[in-house]
Amino acid sequence: MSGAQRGGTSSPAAPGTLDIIMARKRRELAERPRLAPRPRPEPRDFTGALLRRAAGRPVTVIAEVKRKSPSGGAFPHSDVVAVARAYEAAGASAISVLTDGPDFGGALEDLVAVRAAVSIPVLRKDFLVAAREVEESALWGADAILLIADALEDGELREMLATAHQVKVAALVEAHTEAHAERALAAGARLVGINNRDLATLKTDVGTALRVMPKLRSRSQVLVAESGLKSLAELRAARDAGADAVLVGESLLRDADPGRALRRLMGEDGGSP
Ligand SMILES: O=C(O)c1ccccc1NCC(=O)[C@H](O)[C@H](O)COP(=O)(O)O
Repeated sequence: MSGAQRGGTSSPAAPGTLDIIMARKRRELAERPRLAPRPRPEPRDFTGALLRRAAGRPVTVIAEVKRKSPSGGAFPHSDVVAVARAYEAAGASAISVLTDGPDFGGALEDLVAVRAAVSIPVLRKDFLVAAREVEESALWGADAILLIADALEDGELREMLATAHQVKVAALVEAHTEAHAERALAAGARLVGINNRDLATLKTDVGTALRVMPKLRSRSQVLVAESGLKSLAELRAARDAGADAVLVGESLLRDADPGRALRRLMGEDGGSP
């Protein structure tokens, strides 16, 4: 789905960052053979983990590991396994692992290593474009995958969701706008993420999820507010707008101690939930 289609006009639009990444992903997939099968570890319950909120915390947290990002540049922690362990010790409910190499410095091997190092569910965060990658993600140990509604056609979304269901991997379907979130629900998504970051322009507005989530609450099993979250007040606002969980990376990864940063974010300083 191109930038022009996203804008709903017929005039040509310059491709945004997401369009450029998705075009690269489609090329890479067309050029590589199917990954060799491997024994799959027993899946962990991603949905259940996001819905089991500890007393005193406003929401559950999916804490993200990545070495760099297009909007944030390089992060000061290259050992993603050590960071994931620190997140788990601090009370993260799940870990999001960026497996894209060129833009995020990740690899599928990071997913395997992180999953072996923690006992909570692991989300494969990448820019998946085909059902075959959903199967591969499951074999490489993903308990959940991310699908980006803004970048996938309805048919692709449906097929990838059906495959996720078949191979028993949870699918978090992300959207930036209400219209794409409605497409996600119509395609059968039960776990919906609202990304505060516009992946075309990389502008982030933490009010985005607050505006969109109340319209989806009654029809989503799990609602996740994503990107740009930095404070306990923002987590409380996300909860009040209907979020079960938040997905947080950069504000934790900028801290010298990402585990401590996560505790602070969740209000482990004695504040009320
Ligand atoms: O973050 C980017 O620069 C980016 C660019 C292009 C596509 C996706 C991108 N990020 C994905 C995400 O939205 C975040 O990794 C995730 O939601 C965590 O956000 P943050 O807490 O702001 O690191």
